[in-house]
Amino acid sequence: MTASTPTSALSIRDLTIDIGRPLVHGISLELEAGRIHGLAGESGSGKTLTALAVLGLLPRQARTGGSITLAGEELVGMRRRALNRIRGKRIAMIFQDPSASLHPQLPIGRQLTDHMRVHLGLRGEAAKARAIELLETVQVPNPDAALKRYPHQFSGGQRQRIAIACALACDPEVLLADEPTTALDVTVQAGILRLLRDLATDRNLAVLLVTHDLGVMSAIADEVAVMKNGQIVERADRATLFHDPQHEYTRTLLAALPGSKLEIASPDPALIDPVMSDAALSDAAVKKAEEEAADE
Ligand SMILES: Nc1ncnc2c1ncn2[C@@H]1O[C@H](COP(=O)(O)OP(=O)(O)OP(=O)(O)O)[C@@H](O)[C@H]1O
Repeated sequence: MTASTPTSALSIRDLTIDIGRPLVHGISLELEAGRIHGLAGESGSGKTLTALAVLGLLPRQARTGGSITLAGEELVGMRRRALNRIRGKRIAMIFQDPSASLHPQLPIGRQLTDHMRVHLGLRGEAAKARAIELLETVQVPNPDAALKRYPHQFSGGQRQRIAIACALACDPEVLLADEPTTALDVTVQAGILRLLRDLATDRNLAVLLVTHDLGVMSAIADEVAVMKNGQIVERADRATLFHDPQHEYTRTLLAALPGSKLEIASPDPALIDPVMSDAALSDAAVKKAEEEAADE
């Protein structure tokens, strides 16, 4: 067994998951602070199960083997109460559908401050000030007013930004992002990817980005592991994986992408046009786009 790298925030070693049958077969990943680690592979390859295992959120009948350590502390087999103190505080997760992390009937402000009260003991004006600061960080316009609004009053891209704000509420070391842009249209995707990139760098956050979309990986992942049938078949830094894939399965995934491999492999996130990000869209523009979409 190899020793963890000195900067390793989260270390997954020989992880196995069995839910009635073996589904993940001994995978290992090292997540480092400030870096985005992509976990790619087609549907059913075991990406989501891996992320859920980190949070101890697998179904009750699941059997998990191997080791997952957070700054050296073992999470596999940890008691539920101890895990609850880590979940949402030191390790947070966002999902494809931001509604999965947002309560539809509670204003945004309440959802943000609830996290802080439970995990940080922060209340009142201090919690509100931090909630506003978080909404500013994720670039939700008019944060003060946004605190009083409900999830359905925001566009899909803004809802995902709010879900990210909730995830950041307790300043986690690790962020698990499971298909965070899959449900969003391309221009909105770009803004969310840029935000994740900035958060990883600015907050020294270790990000596990789970997606089947290698186009998304090529925009922001520092390194990529490719999963197939519960195993990692290839891992490499972004440029190497996209320019010189070694495994046949990776080549097949790349060949399935629209456009040429080299175009997609551009390593410069600045190529994402900031003007097209959802943060740059005014409230009115978002509303108009939503009305048009509703009319379709
Ligand atoms: N609760 C469960 N019980 C039994 N099998 C499950 C359960 N959850 C997932 N699986 C199976 O585990 C395998 C891996 O699922 P997983 O959700 O991790 O795939 P994935 O790579 O994330 O794909 P997707 O993007 O479609 O979610 C699949 O074959 C799936 O059917």
